[in-house]
Amino acid sequence: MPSVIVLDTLSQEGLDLLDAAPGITYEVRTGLKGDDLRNALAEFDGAICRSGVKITPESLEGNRKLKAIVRAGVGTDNINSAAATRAGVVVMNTPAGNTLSTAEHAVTLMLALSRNVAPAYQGLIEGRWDRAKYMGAQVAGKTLGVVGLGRIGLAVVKRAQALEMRVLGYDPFMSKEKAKELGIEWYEKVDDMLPHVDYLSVHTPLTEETRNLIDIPQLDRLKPGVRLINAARGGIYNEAALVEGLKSGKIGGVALDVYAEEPCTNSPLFGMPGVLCTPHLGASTEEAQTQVAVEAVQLLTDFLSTGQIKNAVNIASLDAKMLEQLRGYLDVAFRLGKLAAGLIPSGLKACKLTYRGEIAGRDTKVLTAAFSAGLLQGAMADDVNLVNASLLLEERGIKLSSEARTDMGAFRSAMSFEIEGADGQKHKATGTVFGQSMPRLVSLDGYRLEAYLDGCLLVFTHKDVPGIIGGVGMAFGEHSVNIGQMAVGRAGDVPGGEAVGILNLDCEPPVAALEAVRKLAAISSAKVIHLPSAGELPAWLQG
Ligand SMILES: NC(=O)C1=CN([C@@H]2O[C@H](COP(=O)(O)OP(=O)(O)OC[C@H]3O[C@@H](n4cnc5c(N)ncnc54)[C@H](O)[C@@H]3O)[C@@H](O)[C@H]2O)C=CC1
Ligand SMILES: O=C(O)C(=O)COP(=O)(O)O
Repeated sequence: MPSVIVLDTLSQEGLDLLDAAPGITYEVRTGLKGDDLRNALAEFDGAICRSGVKITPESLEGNRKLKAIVRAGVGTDNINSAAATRAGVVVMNTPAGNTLSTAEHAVTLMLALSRNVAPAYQGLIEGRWDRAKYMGAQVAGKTLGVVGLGRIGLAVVKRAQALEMRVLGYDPFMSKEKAKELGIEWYEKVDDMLPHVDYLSVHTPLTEETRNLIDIPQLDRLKPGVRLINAARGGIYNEAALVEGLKSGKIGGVALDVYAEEPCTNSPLFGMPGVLCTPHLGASTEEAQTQVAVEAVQLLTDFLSTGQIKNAVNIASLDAKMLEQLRGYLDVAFRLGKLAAGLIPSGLKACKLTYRGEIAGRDTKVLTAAFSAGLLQGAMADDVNLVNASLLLEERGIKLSSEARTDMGAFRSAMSFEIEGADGQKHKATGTVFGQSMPRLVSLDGYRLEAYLDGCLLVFTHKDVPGIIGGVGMAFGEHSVNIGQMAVGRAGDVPGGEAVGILNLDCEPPVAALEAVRKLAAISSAKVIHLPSAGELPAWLQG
């Protein structure tokens, strides 16, 4: 029965949904870190968190059980995504649930900062009636610069326009035309926008490009008295530069909801005149929390029960419909990967995949990941799945390329591999699905055949002369190895040439039986390759 750990405070509606999820158990354990966190994560199949817990590479060390982490919110920067990918753990988020609440918080900070709401109330608490001291600024008619025109940025733009502000914007992924359509004056460079704004609000993730977006050098470019707001991520404004700018009078006000280090209870900014701070409250409304919690639980329970992947940040999405459509081919891709690994068990150098026909028009990336998982599974101590297969392959220096051709070959859909070993050995094979879920090998090393892609295979090359099948059958019969299925393929229609044969054996053949087969005069090679049995799906494809 899949189990879930809830690592940060989650709204009751989310917990109720977990309670009601059939076949899923859960525990709430908040405030975990270090060894406690690592040990806890190793006990569960799925985890849900907010921004509180920090999931580091150490938190995932040795974890063989966890399959997914869902962030009930937007930013996944508290989860080490590279480590999660390495461990084969899907990381998903709920991108839209807290958009409006966070935008409202940014606007709240802008207005409250402009009208000195916090210090004026503090004055009242302390018995002062400071009307003259707290002269404010009206926002109508002022210019707001927005950096990051995504979900929250655009919601802020809309609200600022309703407040009759002029809005300038910068986002490398927003076109000038689209910005114009939205009533935003578009800037190609953020630095060019800075001298024109009375207010600046940032709504980007923290990246190498956005870190220290406002630092000491930028202070000179800012309009004197500018008010800066950050309800996105700490570090976008350099906190020391903010202190500097406030002290010099260059900056008129700073409102922060987020900090370079969180939790942050001690900052030189706290208590400075013109500063308004909240403890990461952007998404803290009943509405936002209900929505992100419900969405997070749905994402995780769908994933754990059907394999559906949505809003993942470290793997392509795989929705229920696509999963259903691709399940047969994901299975073939995985089996072909295992076949390839059996044909060249060590020293694989390069691999080329070709998708042909209808399947070429679908998400072939996920099929490539399934093939890679098959290729590596068994060779690796780590569990290999769709999330980490491509990375593990790359780490091993195996070159993988793929091509998709929508023109149909002999089959409506087919997938082929060509592999090359370090010793120059080459193999190629094509697989397809008969019906909905019958994986078949339809060519091997240029020989056409029709073989079952399951169970224990004996792959042998031989001269296409009479008596081969009888000889192999005798050798196995003497060792009580039953042959379940058999397929032979030859290059052309003329007998006497080279041919390939595939037997599906009902059990592992003893060494002596294999030796007997290899001794047959017309047989040039014979090897055993293990594939999953008929109908057996890898864990990540079950549902
Ligand atoms: N304070 C809080 O409680 C909350 C904070 N956030 C934070 O707000 C931020 C924005 O969230 P969303 O709008 O939902 O994300 P989003 O992905 O919809 O938008 C981000 C935008 O930033 C843009 N961008 C990326 N790099 C940029 C750069 N170098 N310069 C300018 N723009 C750049 C992207 O093109 C995108 O349009 C995230 O960092 C998120 O973690 C989100 C929710 C709550
Ligand atoms: O969604 C985000 O990115 C947030 O920053 C909200 O964080 P929280 O869920 O309130 O810890």
